[in-house]
Amino acid sequence: MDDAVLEVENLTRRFGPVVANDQVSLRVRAGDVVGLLGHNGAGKTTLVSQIVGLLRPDAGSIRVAGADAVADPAGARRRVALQAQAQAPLDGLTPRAAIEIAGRLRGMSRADARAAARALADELDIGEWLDRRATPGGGLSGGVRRLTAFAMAAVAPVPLVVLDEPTNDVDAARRRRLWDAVRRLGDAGAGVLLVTHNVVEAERVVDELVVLDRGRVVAAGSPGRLRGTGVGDGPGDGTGDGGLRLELSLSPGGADPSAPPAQAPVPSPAACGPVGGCC
Ligand SMILES: Nc1ncnc2c1ncn2[C@@H]1O[C@H](COP(=O)(O)OP(=O)(O)OP(=O)(O)O)[C@@H](O)[C@H]1O
Repeated sequence: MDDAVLEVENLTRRFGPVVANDQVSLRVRAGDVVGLLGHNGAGKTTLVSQIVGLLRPDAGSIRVAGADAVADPAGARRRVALQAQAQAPLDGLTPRAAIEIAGRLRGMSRADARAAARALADELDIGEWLDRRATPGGGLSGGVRRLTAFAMAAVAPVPLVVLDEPTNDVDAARRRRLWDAVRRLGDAGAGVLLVTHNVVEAERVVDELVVLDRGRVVAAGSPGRLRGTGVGDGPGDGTGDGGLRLELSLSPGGADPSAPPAQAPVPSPAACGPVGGCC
């Protein structure tokens, strides 16, 4: 596919006896937001780590905007911005400095990085903390640290943006702003791979969903295509289960095409918190 900014083919990664990624294939095209869903331990972060060249696969291939992420991980890293699941080490920095440094490291001019940091702070509503210094164990809340890390990933244009649980610790109002910003990145032409447990909220901004289960892709397609035709189609459907149900009828490169269609609740209602969804 010509406009693919991420092409993962038959990726396999083991940790001893654990097959964390089992022949995973997926694509992200320029302008698309692809949500990567899956239970704890499904293999999402393992996949992300290989895409950004932090972990070598046992088998399979990864291309990031044309660069071979296995043979040339440094080349792939130049084409991708990552918001890691772990909190960014901000201690000693203000959000403004951290975002501007991230922009400068991506080749932005000082003036452009400064303007982009201000615009992102406004977009995410973190302006009141923009000049507050993060200190070990204090200074900035977990949510503001998370939003700052998102802004660091989003500040400069790159072909691929990978976001690993960007809404952790973020309040409901700022989550809405964050989702809008994720959509804006896609609309501006980036491919976005979005790892999230917050499937109900994320559904609003994703073009495609890919579902991992014990290292394997078990569903892939648009939310509309994956949504079951019966009850439980998401929030506000009156069934009270609050979860997107996915019809496991898959595209090529996804799950075993010989498997019979089945409905899988994602998330399991018991695992959901009071706000948003999870999986
Ligand atoms: N460094 C490691 N050493 C051994 N096992 C690992 C390592 N990293 C991951 N695993 C295992 O690989 C599997 C996939 O883990 P991974 O962190 O990729 O899952 P995940 O989908 O990101 O989970 P979560 O939603 O909890 O973040 C798990 O069984 C995990 O225990």
